[in-house]
Amino acid sequence: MRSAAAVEPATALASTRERMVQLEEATVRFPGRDTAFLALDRTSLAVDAGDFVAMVGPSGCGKSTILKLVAGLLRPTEGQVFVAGREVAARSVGVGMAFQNPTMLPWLSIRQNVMLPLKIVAPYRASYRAKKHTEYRDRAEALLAKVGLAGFGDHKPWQLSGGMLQRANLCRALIHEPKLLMLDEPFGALDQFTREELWSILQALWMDGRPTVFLVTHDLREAAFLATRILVMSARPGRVTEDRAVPFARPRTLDTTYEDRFTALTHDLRQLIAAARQGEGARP
Ligand SMILES: Nc1ncnc2c1ncn2[C@@H]1O[C@H](COP(=O)(O)OP(=O)(O)OP(=O)(O)O)[C@@H](O)[C@H]1O
Repeated sequence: MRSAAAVEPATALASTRERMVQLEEATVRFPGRDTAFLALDRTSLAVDAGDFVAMVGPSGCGKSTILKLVAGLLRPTEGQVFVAGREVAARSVGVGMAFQNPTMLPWLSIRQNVMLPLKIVAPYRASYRAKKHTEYRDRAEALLAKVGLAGFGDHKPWQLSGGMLQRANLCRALIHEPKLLMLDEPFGALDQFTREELWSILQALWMDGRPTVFLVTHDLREAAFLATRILVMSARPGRVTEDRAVPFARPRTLDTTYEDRFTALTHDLRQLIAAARQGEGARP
């Protein structure tokens, strides 16, 4: 794991790191009954490898739509989306995903659920049969131990609490060491204490492997705790109206969240989103 001092703020590294994600004037229209529904309007953004980006904004502004564009689940109606320098449809970068509801397969053990991406994703799937009882099992156990689930690998999903399931969900999203991790309100259904525990766990996992992370959240403290950059979006049709670097040293702790500069940041974000909800956002 990197030491706190080794993790520089996003701005200091920006010039030396590979560009991982780029949206160029990406527009998304969904077919409507009479006219097309404009969900995302000419959105451009660039994210460097290893950034932890949080996206915040009013409900329905297009945050999940951006996630789906980057993950290749959706194509832009206009504009382009690049991942690791290639247009998304042609990309070969591994993507990990976690959503609000950890959809574990109930008939499989937690370990088998965590190992699923290894069974499905190239290049692991070619060697899955040979390694599932040795190397891959060890890898799953090591990850489960990191998130505090040592000894729970043989349990079935229904035997775990919501917070434990979300820990296992993070393991499953990371088991194949993806370069990109897409998180759509992963802790939204959890109580505040469990959520805060998971912030620290996710921070440690990110500092370990340093994937590029996109996190969609409505929790501004969560965004400020975890992210290196926070993108604020306008009300629908969404555009990025604010791009804030978050320079707090790592590892951040709950004490960080009581510092003046932390509360000042979350207060600023709240005001920006309130203005966007009233249609008074800082749109260019
Ligand atoms: N497949 C679809 N067909 C039609 N409209 C859609 C589709 N997917 C999303 N939308 C609409 O596009 C807009 C943006 O949706 P998106 O899910 O990206 O918003 P969001 O910012 O993530 O919202 P929330 O914060 O409430 O989760 C919304 O108005 C949504 O209803």
